[in-house]
Amino acid sequence: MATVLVVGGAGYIGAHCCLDLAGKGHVPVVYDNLSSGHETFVQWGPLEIGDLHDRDRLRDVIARHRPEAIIHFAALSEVGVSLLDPLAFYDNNVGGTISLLSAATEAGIDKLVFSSTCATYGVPETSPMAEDHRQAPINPYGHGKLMVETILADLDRLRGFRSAVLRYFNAAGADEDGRIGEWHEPETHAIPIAIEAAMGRRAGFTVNGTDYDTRDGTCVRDFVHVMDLADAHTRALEHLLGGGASAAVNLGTGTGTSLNELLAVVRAVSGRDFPVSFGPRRAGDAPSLVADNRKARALLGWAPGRSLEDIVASAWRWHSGRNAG
Ligand SMILES: NC(=O)c1ccc[n+]([C@@H]2O[C@H](COP(=O)([O-])OP(=O)(O)OC[C@H]3O[C@@H](n4cnc5c(N)ncnc54)[C@H](O)[C@@H]3O)[C@@H](O)[C@H]2O)c1
Ligand SMILES: O=c1ccn([C@@H]2O[C@H](COP(=O)(O)OP(=O)(O)O[C@H]3O[C@H](CO)[C@H](O)[C@H](O)[C@H]3O)[C@@H](O)[C@H]2O)c(=O)[nH]1
Repeated sequence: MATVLVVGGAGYIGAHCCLDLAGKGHVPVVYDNLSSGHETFVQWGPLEIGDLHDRDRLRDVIARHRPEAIIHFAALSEVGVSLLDPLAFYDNNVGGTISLLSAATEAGIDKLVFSSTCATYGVPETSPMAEDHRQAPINPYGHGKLMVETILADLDRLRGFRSAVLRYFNAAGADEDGRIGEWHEPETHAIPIAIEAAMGRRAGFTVNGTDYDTRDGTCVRDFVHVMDLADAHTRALEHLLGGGASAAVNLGTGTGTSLNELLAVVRAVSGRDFPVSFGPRRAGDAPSLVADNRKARALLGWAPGRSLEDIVASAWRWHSGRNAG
């Protein structure tokens, strides 16, 4: 049982991870500036409000809670925005992470689980992609995440600082009990937008691009349930706590879903139809991102247990609850 500093733990994936950690006996201490996170999502341990760049505040929080390890989710995460304001992304995601790593190493913490992304691969040369796929990001968001991966590799080599780099594919879905879910403002992600369209809260869904070299011309993504992702984080933490070596692993299901296929599942699960229009490509989008997840299965004993239908059903439940509230 460990006390863990969960940086960015008031956000979507971080909060689901706290739920999983607490269920397995760990104590998640959330550190978050609430820039995109929600105070109401912090339900499984204390909340310390603070920014990645505030090294004094980080030192103080670490000294008081004495975490054994850190799980680091805090970042700006919209690919499209990273093309409009790259400096803000590098400042928060790279500069902020350097600040966090400095405070951690000063305090003697030498274990970290990091939220990386399939966006570090860029356009796939093979599909599915394994961890040794060439990393050539096509947007500043992916470049910044790869820079942090490089820093972590150097820290391992030069300082014995161990890390688990988790390259998520598309996180989706929600806590099955409906307590927390995907809540970004503004929302840009495909599944919550499709659900809001099915609920009649949006005029409809616009598919970004129909001329990709994929089976139906729309982008293909590997949607992985956020509670399966959360389980993988706890496993990665326990791997490091148990003396395991640094590793980078993909977290995805291994199954690609095109946007047209996704919309069909949303219609089937919700029992509702909604208007769909077809627009131009969104800048920075890779055509197809599908994980080869064999390494996560072998190293962490992880297996994503939930289907796309489970993802959509849990997301539907969360969005219905928000409506009721
Ligand atoms: N959502 C996905 O599909 C996906 C895919 C791949 C990788 N990721 C990565 O996973 C992580 C979590 O993503 P999410 O969807 O939960 O995003 P989110 O925006 O919901 O959560 C990010 C959290 O970090 C906090 N934060 C941001 N900057 C901070 C700072 N400077 N100081 C303190 N706190 C700060 C925010 O307030 C928020 O609570 C991110 O690093 C993201 O890049 C997400
Ligand atoms: O209204 C919409 C919303 C999205 N899409 C499309 O749906 C696909 C998935 O888009 P999301 O925004 O849901 O997810 P991304 O694949 O862009 O982003 C996810 O994967 C990225 C890596 O590429 C980052 O890691 C990011 O943090 C994470 O949310 C993309 O082709 C996007 O253009 C639409 O067609 N219409």
